[in-house]
Amino acid sequence: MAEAPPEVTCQGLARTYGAGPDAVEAVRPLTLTFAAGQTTALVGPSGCGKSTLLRMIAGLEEPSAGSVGIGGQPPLAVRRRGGLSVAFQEAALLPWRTVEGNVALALRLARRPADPAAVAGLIRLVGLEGFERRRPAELSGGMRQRAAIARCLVTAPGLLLLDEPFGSVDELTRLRLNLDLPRLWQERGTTTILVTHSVSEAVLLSDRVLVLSPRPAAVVADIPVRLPRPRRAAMVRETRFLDLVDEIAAGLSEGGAAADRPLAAQ
Ligand SMILES: Nc1ncnc2c1ncn2[C@@H]1O[C@H](COP(=O)(O)OP(=O)(O)OP(=O)(O)O)[C@@H](O)[C@H]1O
Repeated sequence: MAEAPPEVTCQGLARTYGAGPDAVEAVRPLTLTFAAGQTTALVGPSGCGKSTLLRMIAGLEEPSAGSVGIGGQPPLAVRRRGGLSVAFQEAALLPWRTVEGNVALALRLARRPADPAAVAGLIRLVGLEGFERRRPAELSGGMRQRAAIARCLVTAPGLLLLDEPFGSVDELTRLRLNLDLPRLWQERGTTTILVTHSVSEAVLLSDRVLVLSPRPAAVVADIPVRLPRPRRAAMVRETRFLDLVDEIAAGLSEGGAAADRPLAAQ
């Protein structure tokens, strides 16, 4: 059964790696709310702290300060009951399990009943029909990423966290996933937070785009995307789409100078 989408709150959330003169401030205290059922894209320069922020929301990284609330609950508790799913750049599939086995395992780990129809449906949706019984080593990087996305979605989590999930997927498949997957989130009303380096992908997928500054991550622009859904491939050529892309790109370039240095050097 699908979980109700939660509101996600970050209260004074910060993360510094290391200590003393070599300390690296990845995220400076951030207070943010992600509305229930909305898709928010995080864009920002490489190394600015996007993954760190996402990992703290997922409960995979301890904040140095502040807290995360997912429907008012701590991330770890939500993750343990399968209420949130995470897909990262490197698709961490179990190498000894088939595609089908990897997707089905997510249900077992969340203590949900087996659901072969849901597993088969998601494998079809991500375009891996015919590869159900293949193991990860027999798949391309992009296929592994798609299998990981199917695994994420099978528990119908209330919160979906995606870190460059389409990084190794070819352009055509990426566009198809960009159009098809949001329909699924939309039907279920999933709260989704995703990190992407592609500004047009951010616009195509999201209801809101947060532009982050160079490290330490701070929000420099908060841009609502009021394009109708479902989004269509032809939209990427429309003026209103291109205007949003320009606005985000301007936010990125106005974000300030790169700061990939230890704290002591700033
Ligand atoms: N485990 C760690 N130990 C020390 N420093 C870290 C660690 N993880 C990340 N950092 C540093 O924190 C900063 C932010 O990293 P993060 O991976 O969050 O950036 P990002 O915006 O996701 O980057 P990219 O877009 O390149 O994936 C970087 O300077 C990185 O070197």
